[in-house]
Amino acid sequence: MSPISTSRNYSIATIPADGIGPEVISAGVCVLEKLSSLSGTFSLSFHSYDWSSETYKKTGAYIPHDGLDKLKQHDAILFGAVGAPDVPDHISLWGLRLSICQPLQQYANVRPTKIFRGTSSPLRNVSPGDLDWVIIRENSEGEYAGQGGRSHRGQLWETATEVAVFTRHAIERIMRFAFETAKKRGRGKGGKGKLTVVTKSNAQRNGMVLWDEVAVEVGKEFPGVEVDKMLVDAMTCRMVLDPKSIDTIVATNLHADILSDLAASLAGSIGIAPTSNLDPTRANPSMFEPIHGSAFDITGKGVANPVATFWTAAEMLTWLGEEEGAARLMEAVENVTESGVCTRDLGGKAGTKEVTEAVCSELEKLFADKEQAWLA
Ligand SMILES: NC(=O)C1=CN([C@@H]2O[C@H](COP(=O)(O)OP(=O)(O)OC[C@H]3O[C@@H](n4cnc5c(N)ncnc54)[C@H](O)[C@@H]3O)[C@@H](O)[C@H]2O)C=CC1
Ligand SMILES: CC(=O)C(=O)O
Ligand SMILES: [K+]
Ligand SMILES: [Mn+2]
Repeated sequence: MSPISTSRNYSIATIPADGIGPEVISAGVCVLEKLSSLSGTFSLSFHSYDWSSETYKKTGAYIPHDGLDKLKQHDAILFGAVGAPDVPDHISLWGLRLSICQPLQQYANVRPTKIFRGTSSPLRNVSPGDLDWVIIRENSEGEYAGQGGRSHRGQLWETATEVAVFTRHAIERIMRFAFETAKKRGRGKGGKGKLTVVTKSNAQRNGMVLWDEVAVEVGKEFPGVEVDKMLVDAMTCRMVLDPKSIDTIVATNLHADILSDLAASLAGSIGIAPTSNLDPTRANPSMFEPIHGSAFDITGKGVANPVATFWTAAEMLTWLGEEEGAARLMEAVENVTESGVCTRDLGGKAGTKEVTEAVCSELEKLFADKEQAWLA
């Protein structure tokens, strides 16, 4: 059966940026193009923006003055990673990633993790299915609010502050999003969802106490969702020692940034986990990126794991309403990991290119099987 006419087209901005970003984004675009052409039910137009640390070094800016307006014209943004050895990390991160997330109010950062078929967790006696979490990271304030300063430079009394900002408005909206996510996943007692609220409300006695209070208030709108509360230090122990007891987690910008890298590694590698930076109001396009950074140590070697970007691409499709395509892509990726074609971070020998080609052939197989089923 040849593909029928395409009815849905999505405009995707790609920002590969730095380090392994361009390698994994080109792999991601490759599988997305394969998937859309095989499906024949939707299509994607990609527009690439060359905003990177190289651009910054040449022009003094990561994003041109009209850059955000351009981004707003797309349905979604696919982002690689930003950070270069010769630019301070705080300049690059604030110059590009945070300069998009903050003004576009992508306040919900969603980070699922699971163990793929054919791969293993570094934890003892933990198999696929035993670790299947989603971390909801507050993505607009907390320790990344941009408040603080530095004075008396070079003096013995030099002082610097990084002020963690927590507002009722932002806590409420992320809590509501987290409860909704937990409810939709439907784990926990009676299939009504399970949410762990993570804070540090013993030492951090203002903002984190407000979090706990707002969690209780918002929780009343979600009767039946099982809620528990953990301090972030103890949460790291639970993630390692009792992964089965966890489903959805909500935490601050900083805490969830750290917990989610740990989560990815407990599932096998930082090279597999995705991130969605969502504006749940859909007033602005959302941005999708692998969880990892620009990985200077492996840049240009052809060994970067593209799986995090493939899962990211699937999350983007789901957000756009293409759930079926997203499910196909994930099935193809897992069939490939199961067949043992993996990059070295997962214990395999394949390069970025081989994994990408394997996923493309697997997609072809899946669609051919579907056609057979239709004809039968
Ligand atoms: N959202 C973003 O754009 C992010 C940017 N960064 C930036 O990236 C730069 C490097 O940061 P790091 O702390 O080293 O974190 P990183 O995530 O870039 O690398 C940590 C380790 O994981 C490995 N790794 C990462 N992705 C991999 C993949 N796909 N396949 C195989 N191995 C992979 C790296 O080789 C490295 O050993 C810094 O400039 C940092 O600010 C870091 C995290 C997120
Ligand atoms: C910057 C960073 O580490 C993150 O967004 O995950
Ligand atoms: K990234
Ligand atoms: Mn991070």
